[in-house]
Amino acid sequence: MAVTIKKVGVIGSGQMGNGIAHVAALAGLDVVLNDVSDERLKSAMATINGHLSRQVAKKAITEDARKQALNLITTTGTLDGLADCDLVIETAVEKEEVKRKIFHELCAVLKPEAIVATNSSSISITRLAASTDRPERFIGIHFMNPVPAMELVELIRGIATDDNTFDTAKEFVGKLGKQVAVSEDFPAFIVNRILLPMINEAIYTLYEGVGNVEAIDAAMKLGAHHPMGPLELADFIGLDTCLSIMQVLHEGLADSKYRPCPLLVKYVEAGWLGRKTQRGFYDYRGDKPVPTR
Ligand SMILES: CC(=O)CC(=O)SCCNC(=O)CCNC(=O)[C@H](O)C(C)(C)COP(=O)(O)OP(=O)(O)OC[C@H]1O[C@@H](n2cnc3c(N)ncnc32)[C@H](O)[C@@H]1OP(=O)(O)O
Ligand SMILES: NC(=O)C1=CN([C@@H]2O[C@H](COP(=O)(O)OP(=O)(O)OC[C@H]3O[C@@H](n4cnc5c(N)ncnc54)[C@H](OP(=O)(O)O)[C@@H]3O)[C@@H](O)[C@H]2O)C=CC1
Repeated sequence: MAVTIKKVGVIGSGQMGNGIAHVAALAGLDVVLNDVSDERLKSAMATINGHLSRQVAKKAITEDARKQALNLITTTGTLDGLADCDLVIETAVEKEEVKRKIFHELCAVLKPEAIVATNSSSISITRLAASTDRPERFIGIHFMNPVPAMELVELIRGIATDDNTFDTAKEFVGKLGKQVAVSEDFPAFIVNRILLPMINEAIYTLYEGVGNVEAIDAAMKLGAHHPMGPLELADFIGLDTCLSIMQVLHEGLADSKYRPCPLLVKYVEAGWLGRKTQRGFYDYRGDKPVPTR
């Protein structure tokens, strides 16, 4: 039987954490947003307010709804601040060791009946669940970016996830106005199993000189009606996240067709992670994005 979620914790206030806090608060839930630095949390609240204000300007929500949503979000620099949440969704970086450490520390303070979820893009839910004290109350709730605009959320059960946890997560996603797609616990689940090899192939297309950044993105936008070109989308997702997902696919499925493109590795090594660092396949430091190749 599903349990009604009233208070949600969100760990990590990057683009996904902000988006999840935004939609959960708009749905009337209490939200506690956690990150490692106060600076991060301040800038997250400003970003969420900016996105809510944009929705007001577009008449998608009312000014009252914006204010109410902001009032429902509090921030905390420590995991203790999440102790009484009914559901905690982890949205820190796509690094297994970081996530495992967070779960270990979180479970020590979190009430025993609470559900723990990860927004991981690719990592085994069963393996992450095994690093908690509650594998039966652990689940993958995978939102898409940008969260306020995308309709889909993937739900992924680990081997031990119980029906109660699954039903509660499903009801929670429904309350946010999103649709569920259920995926088995395979590397990168459904969306990224299909999307990321396409992005990786676009980077190989650039690496091999088949086309430049502009040509590749224009080709897929105008020739296949994708809303963003694959390189623009890679910058939007974050090149570190794209590389981590390709590494999980490559290692998890042991097939050379998932080999991350060396050019993707090089961009990440340079710290050119896309929009979040102002540089990736495009340079975002000027008035409009300029291709870097
Ligand atoms: C990596 C993973 O693990 C999984 C993933 O998420 S893969 C990535 C999946 N996402 C995609 O493929 C996104 C592809 N791009 C798109 O669909 C579109 O370009 C887009 C929705 C991002 C923007 O569309 P658009 O028509 O150019 O923009 P616009 O009309 O301004 O915005 C549409 C809505 O998106 C919202 N939006 C746009 N960018 C946003 C952002 N960065 N953050 C929050 N909301 C945003 C707008 O507020 C608007 O919301 P309302 O409908 O409530 O008004
Ligand atoms: N980007 C995307 O399109 C999507 C990403 N995801 C997944 O969501 C997760 C987050 O991605 P995204 O939001 O893009 O990443 P970002 O890099 O934008 O944000 C990650 C945030 O987590 C913070 N963080 C790092 N370590 C900790 C910690 N120990 N405790 C609390 N916060 C921490 C980071 O702080 P700092 O920067 O200071 O280290 C940063 O603010 C990843 O697992 C990713 O795979 C899922 C769907 C789509």
